[in-house]
Amino acid sequence: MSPSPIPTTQGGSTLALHTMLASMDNIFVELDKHGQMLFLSKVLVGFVPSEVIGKHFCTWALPQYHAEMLAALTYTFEHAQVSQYLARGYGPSGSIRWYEGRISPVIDSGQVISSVLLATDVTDRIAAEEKGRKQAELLDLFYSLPFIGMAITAPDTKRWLMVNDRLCEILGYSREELVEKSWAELTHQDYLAADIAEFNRVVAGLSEGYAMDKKFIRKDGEIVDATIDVRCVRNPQRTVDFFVATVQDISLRKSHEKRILHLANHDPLTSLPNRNLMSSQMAHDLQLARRNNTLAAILFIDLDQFKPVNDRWGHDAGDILLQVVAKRLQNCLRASDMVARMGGDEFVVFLSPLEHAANAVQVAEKIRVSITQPFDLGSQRIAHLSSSIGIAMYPVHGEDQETLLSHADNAMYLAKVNGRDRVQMFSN
Ligand SMILES: Nc1nc2c(ncn2[C@@H]2O[C@H](COP(=O)(O)OP(=O)(O)OP(=O)(O)O)[C@@H](O)[C@H]2O)c(=O)[nH]1
Repeated sequence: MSPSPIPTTQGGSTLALHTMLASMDNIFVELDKHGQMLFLSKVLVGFVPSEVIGKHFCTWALPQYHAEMLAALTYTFEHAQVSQYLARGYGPSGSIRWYEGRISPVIDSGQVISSVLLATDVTDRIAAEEKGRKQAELLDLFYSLPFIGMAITAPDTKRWLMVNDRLCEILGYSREELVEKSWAELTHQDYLAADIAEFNRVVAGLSEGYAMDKKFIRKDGEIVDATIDVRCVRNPQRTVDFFVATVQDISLRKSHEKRILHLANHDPLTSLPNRNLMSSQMAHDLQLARRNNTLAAILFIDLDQFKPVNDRWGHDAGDILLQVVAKRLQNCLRASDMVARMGGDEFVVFLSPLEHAANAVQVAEKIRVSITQPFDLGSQRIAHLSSSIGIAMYPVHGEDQETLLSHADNAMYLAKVNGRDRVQMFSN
């Protein structure tokens, strides 16, 4: 079958038009209403024209697309309108390619007499779209990870450009609210300078990212402990296009750490600092006293006749009494002083700084008197106790804590020997 003429514009020639069509990347095909090819703008690789003309236009498409292609053709003939389809078919050298077909009606005297199919090889476009879709899906998947907050932020404004649900949950904001804010706005004051310094190093090209523990302020005003890992995405000019950050809520870990630290440094019964904490605090305060040339005092306190409380009412009653003693001791002190439970019914008070040695005796007396007040242990159990208190002064009785503690202990022992319920200053 010979190619049928395509209507030409005025002044053009059919030959020129055919040459023009053949020179284009797209393939133009004239089809009759059954889908038979009447004209082809260029010969498909591997075929001679006589093999192609007169064949059905679905011949080069995979069978699963035939119905859609025929429906498009029928539509164009029945409605005299353009139709489109997308199908996979055989391309040059037998490879399978994607083709987008656009079928336009050829109208003469109001009748659709044939149609022109413009077939465009869209394989590369579809592959690019598919790649983009897969990347978007992966990004979505990545963003929906339930455990890690994620964000993309801007290098100039520090604004959150993209945030995932988990980050919204960590910070207590909706996605819409969060993208209106910058990470700097939500960073706790104490961590802002360090975070911005690291951020500026990346912007200046001195590093590619950083990780740090910091605190954010949630929408409800609560502080949230977080660990962040920030990486940058640079453009070919090496300036930063974006920052990518992961944010993990470590509040639970921090509170466990705090609890463990508290347990390591405090007496579980009274919650007072234990020997460990007292020792490090005392080392620090003695250093200060040395530098500032001030006085300090250690009071060693041991309850008198505590054992009979346990013996009479049981260990639990003794525990209650020790807790009350802890409260009374705290009430006798200033904020800068410290009291620790050394074990059993022994407590140590560290007073620093002190103006006069007499102040240490005054505090010790106050403590002694407070312990002589009756202890209401519940269930009509009222205990009456006293205490023996030894005092050692820094620097006259010793310059290091071991010596001072030992001297205060000796003075306390002397108070016991001398009849209990008394304050005894260490003396050489
Ligand atoms: N309830 C209770 N008792 C404790 C605890 N730790 C130690 N004790 C008891 O406290 C008592 C301390 O002994 P002592 O200091 O010799 O007893 P005391 O009767 O005060 O003797 P003096 O100091 O000589 O007056 C012992 O009976 C211990 O079993 C505790 O955590 N809870």
